[in-house]
Amino acid sequence: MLFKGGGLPHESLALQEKLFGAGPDYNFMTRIERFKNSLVRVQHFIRCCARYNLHDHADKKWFEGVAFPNEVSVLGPHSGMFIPTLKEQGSEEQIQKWVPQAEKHQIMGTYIQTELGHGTFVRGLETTATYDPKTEEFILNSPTLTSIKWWPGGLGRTCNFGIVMALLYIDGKNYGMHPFVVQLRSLKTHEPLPGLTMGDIGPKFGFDTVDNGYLQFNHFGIPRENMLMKYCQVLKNGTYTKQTRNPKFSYGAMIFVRSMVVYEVAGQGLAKACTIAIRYSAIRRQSELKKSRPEPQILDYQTQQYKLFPLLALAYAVWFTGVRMKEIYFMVNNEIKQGHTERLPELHAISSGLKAFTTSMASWGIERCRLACGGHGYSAASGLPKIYVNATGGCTYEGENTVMLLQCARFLMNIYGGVKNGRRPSGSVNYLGERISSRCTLTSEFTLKSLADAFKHRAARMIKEASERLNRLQASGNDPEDSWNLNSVVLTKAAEAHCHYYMVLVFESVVESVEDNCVKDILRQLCQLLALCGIQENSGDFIQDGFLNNDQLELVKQKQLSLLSEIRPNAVLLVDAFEFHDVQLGSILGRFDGNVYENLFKWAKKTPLNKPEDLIHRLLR
Ligand SMILES: CC/C=C\C/C=C\C/C=C\C/C=C\C/C=C\C/C=C\C=C\C(=O)SCCNC(=O)CCNC(=O)[C@H](O)C(C)(C)COP(=O)(O)OP(=O)(O)OC[C@H]1O[C@@H](n2cnc3c(N)ncnc32)[C@H](O)[C@@H]1OP(=O)(O)O
Ligand SMILES: Cc1cc2nc3c(=O)[nH]c(=O)nc-3n(C[C@H](O)[C@H](O)[C@H](O)COP(=O)(O)OP(=O)(O)OC[C@H]3O[C@@H](n4cnc5c(N)ncnc54)[C@H](O)[C@@H]3O)c2cc1C
Repeated sequence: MLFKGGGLPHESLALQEKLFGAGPDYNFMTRIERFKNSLVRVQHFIRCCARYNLHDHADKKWFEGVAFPNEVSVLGPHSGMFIPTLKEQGSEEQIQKWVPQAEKHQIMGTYIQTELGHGTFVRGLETTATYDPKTEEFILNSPTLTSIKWWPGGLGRTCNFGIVMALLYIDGKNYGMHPFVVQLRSLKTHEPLPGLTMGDIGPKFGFDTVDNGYLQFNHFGIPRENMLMKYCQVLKNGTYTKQTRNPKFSYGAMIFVRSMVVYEVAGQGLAKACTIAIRYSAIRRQSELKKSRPEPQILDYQTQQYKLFPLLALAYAVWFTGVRMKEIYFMVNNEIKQGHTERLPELHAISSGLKAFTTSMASWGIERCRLACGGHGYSAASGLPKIYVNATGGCTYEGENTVMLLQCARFLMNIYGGVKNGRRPSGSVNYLGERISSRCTLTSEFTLKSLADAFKHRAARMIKEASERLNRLQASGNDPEDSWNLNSVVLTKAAEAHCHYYMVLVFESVVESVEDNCVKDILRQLCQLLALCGIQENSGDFIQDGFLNNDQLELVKQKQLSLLSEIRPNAVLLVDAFEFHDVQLGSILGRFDGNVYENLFKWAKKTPLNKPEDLIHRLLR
């Protein structure tokens, strides 16, 4: 109940749908079969939404978790980017026109921004939308090879609509990036409309169930009314008007998905991997601890605990941080809707930073879980490869992680500069205005407050140093841009330290809010382990300025090891508490009933390579 909240009824409804749990094994399908199978489930999901009256985004998400386990479907970009962008950036008329059709899936859309030559550098995108007042149309064009749109999910074969980000030109003047609603395919024949060259970009590392696509515009006209006009308008005669607004509003869809990815991708992905690896480690017996005694569960080896329990603690931390990130997103977005945009920079910074920090940590953690499962972890039957390839995409999409950390660092530098000039910071950066103790107060009690304070000190110091180094680089004659680049490794580390502190702080606040003493104690242990591992892994950051001394570091190491034994009796319960159904895990190693070996054998017998096949037989005969 700590995790699921109101989600359970929808999950059990979804689990009753035979089409979701059963069917061919994903691992035995070709890419085309995976894609087709996903489309069948998409259609069934849409029928279920109508049948069960699922309208609320959160309700649908619970349902999707069962319908599309550990994968993204073409509904992802549709419901996660196309509809939110229409709602956030469309005028009332535009919302009325397109949102109901999109919500009923009468039209299917995607978010078309990235190009062959540019993804990160949005201002460098080349697609043009030139207004022609005679026809009252925008003419979309791909002037170069590098301007071909590349990557949008669902563009290859599925979507008949998209929001295209393009440079607006009126009368030869460039007005910058704007969003346009574009019909891509005929609603009758599903063929691409004349003037568009489109298709799938080919096999990828993961995302087999999504047709990421390409799109080239050849002077393709769309009505004037198709530019999303909540914040800027182009009148019939070509006059451009805009409300006083932050030009970064048109990046809103990215902020939304980044904010969601922390929980949906990093939190869920790592929690599933930990569930699999910890359950399996309780089933797997190997070697001897003591002569002539039964082989122990591998979870009893301290080294196995040292691999997995810090990841378990991290999974809890990322999960809680993801929930907090969602809350912050909706809170600040509501403020923005009321015209209060003051917290947009902070929202951008924290969502960019946490998206990068948590997806990188989760991606690394999922791979460690796989390694901890030995040989069977390498089998697709473990479910871990699928979880990994889909989760690790989160390090790249919605802003490449290094670039996102640098965006977060940019905000931190602005805030720190402001503090130097007497401004008081607030929200997630209020600590930059505090006087921070220069000596660590950690004692063998390891209170959560003292641990969080250690991370606070580290973040504040690293931000200060990054800022001072930037100033020194400039003072020694480098221009601001070169100074930034020459300082960028230090800047990303400062951003990571900020996000790390934020995550520890969120975990601490969750522990403090728990009323049940038993649950509180167990969560406190996990929170301590998370923080202690963070200190040990980054010990240089904590001792560099004499904040932490050698004795304290030794205490950290001792406590970390004793926590492993303390957590051991509850480890399986702690992953069971995530309440993933077997269908959602897609793993033989992580089965709830623990019946691993029998099912591995059954599964191997079903693999297509064991079926009679003429060519293989002839080649081997
Ligand atoms: C898909 C959804 C699925 C389910 C539905 C439900 C919910 C979602 C749930 C979960 C998601 C789950 C799965 C996802 C599944 C699949 C993925 C699907 C889709 C993927 C889509 C994409 O990848 S879309 C393309 C994404 N592209 C990017 O992210 C590009 C990254 N680049 C940029 O954002 C920018 O170019 C930049 C920020 C790097 C630089 O911008 P630039 O204009 O050059 O700005 P600067 O000059 O650097 O800075 C100027 C100032 O503006 C500030 N700034 C920058 N960006 C923003 C912003 N977004 N908001 C506010 N402010 C911003 C910047 O900090 C500077 O401020 P100063 O004050 O310092 O001047
Ligand atoms: C699975 C998946 C789904 C996607 N879905 C969509 C979609 O639906 N719609 C869409 O429009 N796009 C989509 N994309 C594209 C995605 O948003 C971009 O790939 C992403 O934003 C990264 O941009 P890039 O590919 O240009 O990377 P690049 O910017 O080329 O990154 C390459 C390297 O350059 C470095 N780098 C780049 N700029 C800087 C800088 N300023 N400072 C320091 N280092 C830098 C990066 O850190 C990285 O190491 C998807 C991508 C993937 C993988």
